[in-house]
Amino acid sequence: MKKLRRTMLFVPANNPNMIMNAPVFKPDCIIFDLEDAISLKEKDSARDLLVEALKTFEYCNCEIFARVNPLYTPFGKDDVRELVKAGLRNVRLPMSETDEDIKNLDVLLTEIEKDLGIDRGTVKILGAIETAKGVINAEKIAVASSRMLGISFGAEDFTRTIGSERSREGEELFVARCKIVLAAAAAGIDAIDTVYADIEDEEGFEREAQSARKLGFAGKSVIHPRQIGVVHSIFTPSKEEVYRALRVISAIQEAEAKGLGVIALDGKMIDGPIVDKAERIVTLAKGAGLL
Ligand SMILES: CC(C)(COP(=O)(O)OP(=O)(O)OC[C@H]1O[C@@H](n2cnc3c(N)ncnc32)[C@H](O)[C@@H]1OP(=O)(O)O)[C@@H](O)C(=O)NCCC(=O)NCCSC(=O)C[C@@](O)(CC(=O)O)C(=O)O
Ligand SMILES: [Mg+2]
Repeated sequence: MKKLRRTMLFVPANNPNMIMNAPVFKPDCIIFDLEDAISLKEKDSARDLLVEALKTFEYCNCEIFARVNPLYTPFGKDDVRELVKAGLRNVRLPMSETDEDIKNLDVLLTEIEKDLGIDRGTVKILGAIETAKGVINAEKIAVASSRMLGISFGAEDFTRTIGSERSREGEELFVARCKIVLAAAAAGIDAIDTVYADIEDEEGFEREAQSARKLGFAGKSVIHPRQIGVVHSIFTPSKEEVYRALRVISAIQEAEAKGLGVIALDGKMIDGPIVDKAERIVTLAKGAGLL
């Protein structure tokens, strides 16, 4: 069954309380962060804490990621090595700017998998695109390795690299968002939208999440438990959508039995792409436990 990645909750890896409590809030995914949420002084101790947490806790219903430091920093390679040894199976690579960045991680993972005696390709990659160069190269990044399960957008760093400020309306992000969604869709992987830093601005957050779903993102990175419910309700098909999708599928099955490929349902045309979209709604509904 398709894994739902509606929410990816960032959890600073130096915070034992948050590390322990994160699954209680039921995000689809948790990203333990060793990059920007961790100061230089704490990079090693946060990694040690996360290694212990991965060995100790069962995060049964959440997909676990770690955002490691970029491989060109003094911490990145050790982050990957130690965490994979401790059981990590999904690496979020920040500052993915070129296909080379992904390929370098792929090579390192292959080495580690060999050392650990686990199958090549076990560890997956989510490439975080958060610079102008990364956005330009999104298509190549998305297909740089068979390990790719998705690409994500990081708007705070992105606006820094284009010399802009992040606005509430987000016009400055529109082109990058579209490019990331297209690159992911063409590669057959998930696109994950960026975080919204103002945890008090519920209205702005909801509007941004709505817009991300419309653009084609599979989900959104979040920084606070309060943001999870909002994203889940937006990225989970409504009862009406599911009901309509089931009717579309049933109507086309009846039509096909009569040798028809296109029909009308409630005055609207139903053909191949519309059926595919209905099937996607049903898949999402099943993933969310609605069916
Ligand atoms: C913002 C704040 C400090 C507020 O904390 P506060 O404690 O004031 O919040 P409160 O409301 O008091 O919390 C109530 C209760 O919830 C618990 N609780 C809160 N947050 C929780 C959580 N995340 N996980 C589990 N538990 C949590 C808390 O422990 C408390 O539990 P308890 O004490 O038991 O009652 C906190 O949320 C937080 O640290 N967030 C994550 C920040 C982070 O990781 N940033 C880096 C990633 S973005 C980035 O880097 C940009 C990017 O790279 C993005 C890209 O690439 O995508 C780009 O470029 O755009
Ligand atoms: Mg960033």
